[in-house]
Amino acid sequence: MSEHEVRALSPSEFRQAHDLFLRALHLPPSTDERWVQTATRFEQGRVLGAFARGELCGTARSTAGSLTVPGGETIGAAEVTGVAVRADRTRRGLLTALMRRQLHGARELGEPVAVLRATEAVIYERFGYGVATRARTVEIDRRRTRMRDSAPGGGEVRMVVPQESAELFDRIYHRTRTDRPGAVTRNAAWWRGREAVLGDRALAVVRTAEDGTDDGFAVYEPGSGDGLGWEHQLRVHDLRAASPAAAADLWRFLLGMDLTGLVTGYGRPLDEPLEWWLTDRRQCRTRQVGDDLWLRLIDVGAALRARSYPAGLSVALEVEDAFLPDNSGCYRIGEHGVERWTGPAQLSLPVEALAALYLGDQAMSALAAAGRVTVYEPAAIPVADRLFAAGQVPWCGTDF
Ligand SMILES: CC(=O)SCCNC(=O)CCNC(=O)[C@H](O)C(C)(C)COP(=O)(O)OP(=O)(O)OC[C@H]1O[C@@H](n2cnc3c(N)ncnc32)[C@H](O)[C@@H]1OP(=O)(O)O
Repeated sequence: MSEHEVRALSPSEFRQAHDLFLRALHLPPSTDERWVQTATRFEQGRVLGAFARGELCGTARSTAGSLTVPGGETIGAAEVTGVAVRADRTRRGLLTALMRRQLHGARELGEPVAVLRATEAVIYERFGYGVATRARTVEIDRRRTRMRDSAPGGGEVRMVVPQESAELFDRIYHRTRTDRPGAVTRNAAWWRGREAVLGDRALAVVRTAEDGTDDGFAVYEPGSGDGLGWEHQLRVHDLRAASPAAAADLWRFLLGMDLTGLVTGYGRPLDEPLEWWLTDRRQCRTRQVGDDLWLRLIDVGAALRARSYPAGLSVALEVEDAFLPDNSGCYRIGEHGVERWTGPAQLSLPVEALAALYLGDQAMSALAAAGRVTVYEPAAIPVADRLFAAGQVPWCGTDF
């Protein structure tokens, strides 16, 4: 370990770090044109490099973001991305050194949490991250079903040019992001980056409510069909709506598209009522339910204080945090606040399991059944179930 040095990179080193990341994902280095777009997402002081014998061998970066928590508040979040170690230098502790430096840096900046999207599920738990939201991939055979007449709707859907609509999408996104826990920041650099990834293959629509407010959008891409005719598949990359009626109108548009067979929606919220909207619910197939957002509580006390809790309940919870040991200890959590607690703990769990509870994705009883909780007082489990319940299914649905 002593031969590793981790430091913040200077802007002249950002492209090398990005190419190292692309290489680790088995992708070619960025072109000059692509780099111009990508560079805007590199924030000075937040791009780290790990050096071995003076050579850049690993990198991790973050952007100053935010996370919507139960109760609708948004809190500061380090949005972590670009994590990679050169293939000839893996399993020597470089990532561990980068993660340590990154989490301490975020704590110094007063960010109570860090979030990321993981390439592999085996990497981040050891650093205290847990799966805080999940999402599903759905596939609908539109030739065999349609939206029921009883599904909500009533708005207008119009096509827009995606490359010219980032500001409009952004306004709509901000209107929707406090509706449920788990949403993160999409800043101007994020929207530009998304345009760059999709290029001119992307198409988009905006939905306007009866009162004239734009309250939903979808970005989609026609893919190739089976090669035998004109029929194509439709990939829905992003669909955000401020109400069920807005979401239903957007899906009605997508499922009504001529010359289309399968319509696939990626990273959709688990409670989106597609099956209820369709005349044949079996034509909506869940292809995958997977982890969506990984969350790390960096300052456990501050993070717990930031979300809301239902009235009349409290639990004494012991948290174990081997990577950031200051967090370890007992917390009494209830509607009146969160305090360090010197009395006995009722339940004990590792910080990565607390991340799964924090936005309401998992219940304490489920984690206890999974063996992730030490139970000193069984009666505290149903209380904790109600205390952490968020009222809505959390969802992120944003790649960063
Ligand atoms: C948010 C994002 O950017 S997600 C992108 C993540 N990056 C990638 O997937 C790119 C390809 N992979 C890589 O670049 C590297 O393998 C990394 C960054 C995932 C890991 O870097 P390393 O320097 O090898 O990690 P490090 O040596 O610190 O490993 C720490 C521990 O995690 C384990 N570990 C790390 N990565 C993996 C993995 N992919 N699979 C299994 N175990 C792993 C190590 O075995 C080690 O375990 P130990 O402490 O019991 O010995």
